[in-house]
Parts: sequence; structure tokens; C-alpha cells
Amino acid sequence: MFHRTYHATHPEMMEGASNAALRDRYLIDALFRRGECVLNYTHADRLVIGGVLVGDAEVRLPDQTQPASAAGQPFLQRRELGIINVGAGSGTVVVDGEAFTLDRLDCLYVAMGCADVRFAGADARFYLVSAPAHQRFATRKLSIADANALSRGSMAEANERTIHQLIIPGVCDSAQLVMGVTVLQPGNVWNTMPAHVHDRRSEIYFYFDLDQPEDSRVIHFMGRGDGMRQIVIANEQAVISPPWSIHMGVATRAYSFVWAMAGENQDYADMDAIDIGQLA
Ligand SMILES: O=C[C@H](O)[C@@H](O)CC(=O)C(=O)O
Repeated sequence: MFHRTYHATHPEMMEGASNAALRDRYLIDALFRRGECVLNYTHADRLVIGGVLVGDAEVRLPDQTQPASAAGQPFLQRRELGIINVGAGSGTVVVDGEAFTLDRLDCLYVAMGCADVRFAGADARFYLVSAPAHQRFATRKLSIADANALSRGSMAEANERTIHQLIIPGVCDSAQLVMGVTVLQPGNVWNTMPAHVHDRRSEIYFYFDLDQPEDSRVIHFMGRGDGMRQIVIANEQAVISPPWSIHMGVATRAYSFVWAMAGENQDYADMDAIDIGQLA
């Protein structure tokens, strides 16, 4: 049921890895295929990263097919799900018969235990991140206006941006998933500078709304702060950040990205910043 499974990696596996190997281990591509629910599994905190592009008919979140002992069980039996519509048009997500309309950048938190999740709306692009859960919270729709908005950066540093925290304690309860959208102001290109790591959580970045996508790319940096590597990322691709890795990027034009974390805590501020002078 998974398009790809990404295995956990050791920091030393970065040294000497070719660019192709880095892309193979960390880059998630082809999330949107019309009429399909594309799901990728990573052993980094067992996150599932997916995309839904609805075709002629509605698309259903599949039941589990593997391992055999789980076959036929709902995908969210022991998981929770965050959905953000990154498409131009609105769409609908129906959760156990209850319909939620998601306009552009609206978010839906879907609780553990929900059995039937269906997607509709040909102009919507649903980006999905799911994490294991141990407790059922309320299914909730959040608009970007509901987010805890943090204004960060400056024009002088080319990183003026707003961090919209959507699924996070205080805004929307969840078992471990923490998720939001960061939007860069036009003319700004750096995210997450200075860089940081959080050894107790893994993180996924999904870059979207890259201005002039055919001719623009994000240069995403990863690895230990003193052993940085880069992955060149196109619009609507995602990248896995293991807990030991920095995750920051610069692009040739403005863009937005969805960030999602899971792990041992949900404390957004529990991160170790790395001074710019220590990067190497
Ligand atoms: O752990 C937090 C994540 O890396 C992001 O929220 C950072 C971010 O959006 C930014 O600074 O631009």
C-alpha cells in the first residue's frame, strides 16, 4: 500500500553518499497522481507522507494491507492524520460520514480510530502526514486564520516569513503530530535560518507554491551542522529530516512549505539552534 518505504539512516551514512543516494534516501517525489492516494512510509518516527489528487471519482484513504495481521484494518486504527489543501481550489474530506470543506491552505486533523476517509474536489491537492497515535482526540478543521502565527526573519536576512502553527498544543490537540505552514514574503528565500536540530523529533518538509516552478528550485540543506549536504528540490516535493539532521533551505524564488514533526514530545521550542558560524 506504500509507494515507497524509507529506512532510518545513520549520520555517518551522509559522508561519501552520492547526491543520487541522498535523493533516494530522503527525497519524496510524485505525491500527486490523479485518482490516487499516494502514501510513503518512513521509519523516521514512522511517519507516513502522502498526497491525494482527486480524479473523476472520489478517492478513499486505503485500509491497511500489510502486514497480513493488519490487513483490512482502517489506516487510522492506531494513527492520526493531518491534511492540508495546497491546491488552487477547494475540496471536501468526508470522515466517517461528516463532510469538511477545505479551501486553500485549510487543514484537517483526523483523529485516531476514524474508519472511512474520502476525498473529493478536482482542483484540490491534499497533502497528508500521519503519525502513530495512542489516544483519540477530536477531528477538527482549522483554517490558516486559526493558526498560531509567528512572524520571523527580516528583509535584510532574506528570510521574512510567517510560521503558521496549526496542529500544535494550544491550537489543536493531537497525540504526537505537530504540523504547520510557513509562508515566505516575496523576495525572501531562506527558511529556518539559523538552523536547528531536535533529537527527539523527526521532521518532514514539503515545499510548494514555489514561484515559477519550472525554472525555480529549493536548495535544501541537511546532515549534521558541521557536515552539511544539500538536496535540490522541485516544487511539491518533500524531504525527510532524521532527528540528527538540520533542515533548512534557500530557493531561487519565494515559496511556502508544510512542516510536520513527530516524536517524543510536542514542544516546538525544544530545539538546539546552531550558530551560523558553526555551519560547515
Ligand atoms: O521545527 C520547526 C520547523 O523546522 C519549522 O517550523 C521552521 C520554520 O518553519 C521556519 O523557521 O521557517
